[in-house]
Amino acid sequence: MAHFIKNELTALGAEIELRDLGKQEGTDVDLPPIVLGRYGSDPKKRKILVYGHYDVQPALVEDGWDTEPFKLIQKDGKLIGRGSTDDKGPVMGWINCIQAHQKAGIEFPVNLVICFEGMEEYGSDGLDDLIRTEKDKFFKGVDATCICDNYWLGTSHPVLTYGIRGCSYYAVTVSGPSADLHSGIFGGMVSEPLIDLTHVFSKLVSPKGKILIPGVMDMVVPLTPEEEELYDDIKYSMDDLYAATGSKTNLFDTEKESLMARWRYPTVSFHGVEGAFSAPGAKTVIPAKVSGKFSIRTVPNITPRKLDDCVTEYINKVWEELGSKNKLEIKLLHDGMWWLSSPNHWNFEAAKKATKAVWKVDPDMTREGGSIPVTLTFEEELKKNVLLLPMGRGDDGAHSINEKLDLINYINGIKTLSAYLHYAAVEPMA
Ligand SMILES: C[C@H](N)C(=O)N[C@@H](Cc1c[nH]cn1)C(=O)O
Ligand SMILES: [Zn+2]
Ligand SMILES: [Zn+2]
Repeated sequence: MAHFIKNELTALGAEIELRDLGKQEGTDVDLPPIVLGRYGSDPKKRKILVYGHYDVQPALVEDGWDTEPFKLIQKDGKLIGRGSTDDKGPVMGWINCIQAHQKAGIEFPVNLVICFEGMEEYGSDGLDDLIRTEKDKFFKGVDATCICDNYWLGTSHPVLTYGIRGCSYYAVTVSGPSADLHSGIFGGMVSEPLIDLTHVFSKLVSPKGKILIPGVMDMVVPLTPEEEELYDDIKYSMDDLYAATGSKTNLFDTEKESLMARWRYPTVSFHGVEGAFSAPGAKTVIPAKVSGKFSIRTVPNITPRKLDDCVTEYINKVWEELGSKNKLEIKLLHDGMWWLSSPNHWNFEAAKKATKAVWKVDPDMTREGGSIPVTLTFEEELKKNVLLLPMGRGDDGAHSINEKLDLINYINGIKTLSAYLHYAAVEPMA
């Protein structure tokens, strides 16, 4: 993907370099390179930094896809395939902006600074360091940043986003016997790692979503009446949630509570268990070692290190109380910070005008429940405003099966990104 993007952009006249990041920590695996680029160097024009990622979540046909996930298809007005909305589609969108200007013979309105990474879905390994090293070199003089890597809330109304949650991802490993055992022979005679792990997991969060880890909720900033009011005007209905999840499995009955749970409160999610029997059939095995993966989406003012302390201390206490002779290990796999800004900035004004020009409606101002670890780093290091300008819809199935991007969102998305650059070129900075 990095080489593909480099070739596409180079053919359009951009100056591109692939920045090597070395090995992934603790492994012998090469990190995917960061694509850094520049398109235009007119000192009279503003410098706009655009960020996206070319890595994607894993996908297998066996997960339930109707088509081969890594072969993009176009059907019924949708582009279907892994990465269509998250985030290969939007990355292509930026490239298409340049192409469209060239084909139409329209001068490009800004100097574009490009940063496309390949580790976003694993906590943006290596990118924070690169931004810190390059803030006064490659990123020098950037006037504002635009990230196209999240989604509308629903399916019909465009949004601009001024906040995201962070994500701390943990693995809890329980190990005991030196190899998997026959459950008929040894069941009842030994402590089973998967039973212990299930016990620990059951103590982290209630089925209604209440976080049971002491100290986590204490770090959450209290809701003010002013903030609560902001939820009243958001165009989102429970039907949007039912449609996007294909179910009525909602934890809350109102839009406001549901959005607050997604935007301003932390959540614990369980992702899977490595080492457990998961194939079809009925294998009578006692797995010898299991790793349960869970993550906590974080919000203001949760700090990752304090969260790690709360998680570790609590799980160790639960483990001690259990009195198992198995071994337990807790590991943080990766983390990324939450980000909360204000949409009162010329960068957002430019995006509002662009959205109105293309979609003929004013965008809603939203926060995002997902995470883009590098957002805060760009804002803090470059000291310039960051805007999240999404292309896809809330029902695109990002991270799920049959991920799609509606063709109209792709085409109008390219127009919106282009129009944004034109407005960003001239919007008063005051
Ligand atoms: C919102 C963005 N497109 C996204 O999907 N981000 C991922 C990033 C992440 C963080 N930890 C692991 N992956 C997400 O929110 O899950
Ligand atoms: Zn993603
Ligand atoms: Zn993404």
